Amino acid sequence: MNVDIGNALSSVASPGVSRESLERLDEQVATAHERIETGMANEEHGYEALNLPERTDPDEIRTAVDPVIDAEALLTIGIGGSSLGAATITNALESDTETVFLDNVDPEWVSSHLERLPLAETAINVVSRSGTTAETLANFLVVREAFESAGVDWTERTIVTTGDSGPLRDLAERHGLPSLLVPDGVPGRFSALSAVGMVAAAVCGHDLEALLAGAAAERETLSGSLFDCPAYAYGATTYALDQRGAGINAIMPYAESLETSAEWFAQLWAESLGKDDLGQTPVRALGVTDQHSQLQLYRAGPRDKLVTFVTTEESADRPIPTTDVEDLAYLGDATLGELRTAEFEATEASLAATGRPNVRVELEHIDEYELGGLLYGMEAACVLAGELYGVNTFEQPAVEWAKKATRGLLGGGDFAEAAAVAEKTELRVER
Ligand SMILES: O=P(O)(O)OC[C@H]1O[C@](O)(CO)[C@@H](O)[C@@H]1O
Repeated sequence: MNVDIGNALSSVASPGVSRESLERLDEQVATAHERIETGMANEEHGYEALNLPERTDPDEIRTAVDPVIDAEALLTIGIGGSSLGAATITNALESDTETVFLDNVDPEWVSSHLERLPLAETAINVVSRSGTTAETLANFLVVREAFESAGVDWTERTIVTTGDSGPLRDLAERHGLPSLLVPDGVPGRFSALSAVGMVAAAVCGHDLEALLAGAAAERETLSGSLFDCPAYAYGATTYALDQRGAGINAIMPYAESLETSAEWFAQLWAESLGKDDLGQTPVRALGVTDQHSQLQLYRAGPRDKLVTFVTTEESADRPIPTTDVEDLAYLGDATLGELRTAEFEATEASLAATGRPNVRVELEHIDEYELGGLLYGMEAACVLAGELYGVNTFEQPAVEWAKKATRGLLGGGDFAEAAAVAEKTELRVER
């Protein structure tokens, strides 16, 4: 990926940053880079994620999915980091395999998929690092039962990716299911380039080697200066803008197929950096659609935002037919792609004209190689930003608390935590 921070630079308007202040910040980037390299070399928790391009074995993943490689549909059951990386990849790329991601526990929505899908031709991809997440396990139990009711042997159609112990691992062993390991030291939101994100990609027939090669190329750019490294340029600039008041980061890909990448990014940024009263709030937007819903605020609202555009060169385009309506003549001879590009450039310029910082993340096209680079680059940017904020990027205690309390409220976990939640929500909890 390439990163253009030009429109974030401004010595006058806040929250812009000046080149001089970024040059000063570069000393901290060099120190942070050393810390990151040490963490990677020592395979420390979290930093290990940046070693995935060398660690992930595509053959192992392909072997595990082989029994279901002809599936017409793939039902991935997981949530957060156990779903969004896979969804980012498979929603961005074309495949003959239909993909459905069951993350939410919405009974109507889950039922509608189970009633519609050809279960005998559907594969199940269950993913949970901890193997204990209530939403994932509950959805899996519901799916399993639906397969049984339809007379389909779910054990023949299920692949499990989880840690080396826990309820999901036990279940996989009990039923002899093909299973893969979530690598040690890799938090869920940083695991897209492991089996967590790549099982779905493999079932859909995507090029796993190219995904890893794109990530490896991005890894090669990591260096001690933000001016030489696109990922660090992004991480350092967003951090510097936050220090100058841009507490909100609206990420806006300009391609329908990249919409999920904004969801993935939002978890990465929020769960990694949102701690110790610090962090930057990610907001998901989609170009050009959200020009007509959010741009007014971005251009004229509070000066507390930065906009991250994610752009890509056109691959397939479509001409706009000419018409004899005079007012529409300007569209004649243009293509939908050209219109989109013009809209993006106009939006970028309109923000810049009012001193609203924006950063452009550029992909050459949408393919496995570029996606691997985007996922790795944003992860590295996030790790760098975490070092600059001085937070523990790789933990998520606030979410874990709620997870345990949910279990407690259902009678399956820590009562004290459940009781504390109950007090706030006026729910009754009984031992
Ligand atoms: O992979 P697991 O353990 O099911 O967790 C799913 C998600 O839940 C969280 O732990 C908290 O929401 C995320 O960090 C993680 O991506």
